[in-house]
Amino acid sequence: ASLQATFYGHTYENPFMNASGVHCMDTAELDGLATSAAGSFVTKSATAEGRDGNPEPRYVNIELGSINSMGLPNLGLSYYLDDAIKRQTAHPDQPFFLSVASYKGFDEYVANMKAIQDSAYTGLVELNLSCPNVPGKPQMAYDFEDTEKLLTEIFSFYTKPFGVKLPPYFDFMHFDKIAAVLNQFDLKFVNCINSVGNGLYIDDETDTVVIKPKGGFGGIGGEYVKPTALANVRALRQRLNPTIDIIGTGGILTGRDAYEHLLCGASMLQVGTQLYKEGLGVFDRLNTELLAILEAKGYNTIAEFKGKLATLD
Ligand SMILES: O=C(O)c1[nH]c(=O)[nH]c(=O)c1Cl
Repeated sequence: ASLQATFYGHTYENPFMNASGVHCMDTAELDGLATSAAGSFVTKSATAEGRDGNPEPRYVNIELGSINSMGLPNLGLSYYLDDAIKRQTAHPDQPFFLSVASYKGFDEYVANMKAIQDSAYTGLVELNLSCPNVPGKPQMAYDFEDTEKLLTEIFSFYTKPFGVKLPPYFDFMHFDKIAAVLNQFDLKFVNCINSVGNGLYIDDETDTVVIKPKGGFGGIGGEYVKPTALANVRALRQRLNPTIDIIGTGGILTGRDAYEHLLCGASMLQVGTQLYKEGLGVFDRLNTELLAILEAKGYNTIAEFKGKLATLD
């Protein structure tokens, strides 16, 4: 059996990648991903200017996952663009994803995409509409009108391939509304989900929160979020034009979790919390475990079961 994954015209050795934010802050970490068993990788979400981010502690691993309120620390868009251009020149056969966000909101999103459009970078961009951790800044993707306005503005000048990173939604009306917005545009993919925003974890010895920013509120990742992640992958797959691929992110600890995301319709798979906890070896283990599942079920390729979740009707 083969774990080959086709995504926007390229065949990756396997569907696994890091989730933006984990192991992707600088060139050294990206080189680590590029030489790991991951099929591809994505950079830390960039803002126009470099940012220190929120005060520490701001990321904590907990038994069933992680909580973070990093606050968009990054080296600035020009750093990642320079790295990306060098990388696409040195390894044209190994496409990757450049993640871009915004600290200041709508106008910075537009300016950042203009900078990428005007640059020599020709690869995929993951437009992060779902950072939950910038105090005072609402998540773009929870404002359906603003999201539509932003994508309309971007598509008026942007000609390179990109997709969007979405937060989790928890209501069928919201699945319908975000899909209705996204289906209007020539997006190459949608990545579901970002962390489940503004959770709270309490240390059982000190009766204290565990992260400093926002009084301890932070995005939740890991085992906690798999049911929500699977639901969002499935709901968006059912609603989006087939030309828009899905990246599944959230709660992937084992080959079985990866298999379930593929059953729901994901094409690529991102790993955040478990990569943080386990290191780059997580990709070797996930490939081995997922391959064993295909063999056990008699599948030769992912295409044979991708999106084929059964229901009880
Ligand atoms: O606090 C962060 O940097 C952060 N943390 C997240 O969990 N998701 C994001 O998209 C971002 Cl941008």
